[in-house]
Amino acid sequence: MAEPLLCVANLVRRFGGVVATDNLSLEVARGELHAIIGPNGAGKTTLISQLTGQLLPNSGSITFGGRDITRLPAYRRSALGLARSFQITSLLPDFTAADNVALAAQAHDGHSFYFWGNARKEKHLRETARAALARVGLEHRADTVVSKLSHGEQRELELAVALATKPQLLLLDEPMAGLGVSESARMVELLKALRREVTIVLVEHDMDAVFALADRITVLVYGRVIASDVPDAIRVNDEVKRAYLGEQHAVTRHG
Ligand SMILES: Nc1ncnc2c1ncn2[C@@H]1O[C@H](COP(=O)(O)OP(=O)(O)OP(=O)(O)O)[C@@H](O)[C@H]1O
Repeated sequence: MAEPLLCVANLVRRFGGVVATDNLSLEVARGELHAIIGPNGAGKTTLISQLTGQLLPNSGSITFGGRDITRLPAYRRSALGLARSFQITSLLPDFTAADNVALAAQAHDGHSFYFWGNARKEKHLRETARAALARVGLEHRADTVVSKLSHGEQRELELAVALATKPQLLLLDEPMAGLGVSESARMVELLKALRREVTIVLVEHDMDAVFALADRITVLVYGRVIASDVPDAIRVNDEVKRAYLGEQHAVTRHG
């Protein structure tokens, strides 16, 4: 089997007496969309924060592209091709959609905001921004300021901002949160297209979206992996059904 893009081994993270990540091991293959699900407080966001470097584990290791990144600061991980979107991204509300993406591309190139005046005119940044906006279907909103975009469009823009850094692995933390039915459907279609281009780890409570998108699903409960398998196996896994996919979480089948 090819070497996984991401390998998490025996990761532990405690907050006082709470073990938010409990000896967690996980592999993400190149090209897959790997969903992470679990009840509130299962440790999903804590795991993502350790993958990006916002939070350091107490023990265990994280390997990305064959390299041990466990103690690497967030900006170095970003330079290696790890990008996070949602829940933490702050768009600049008075800037246009294109400016927001160009800024992200510029920051990733290693320049400071100080040079933004020049960067705004820089052709390759403009082109990177246009290309990223086109990938999320927002090219027609390039010159619109963020505060005038709908909530769903802002979510799509956040995705474009992450894509502008040309990630190898995209970490998405609840991209459907707060979206209406039609906006969610658009986001699912968008992620279906993107998954062909970039490896994705998706944390999401919307089970319809998860089962429509995932190649594999890892289920966390109290910081522990209780199952990691293809969607059809997760759907019928008794422990998963007991712990999470109970009656209140009706799981529908998507073609
Ligand atoms: N900064 C923190 N300080 C103390 N405890 C924390 C902190 N962050 C998370 N926790 C605890 O760690 C556990 C896991 O939380 P986490 O937010 O990672 O879960 P989650 O699966 O993302 O939940 P949700 O689905 O509600 O977003 C919870 O018990 C939470 O209270």
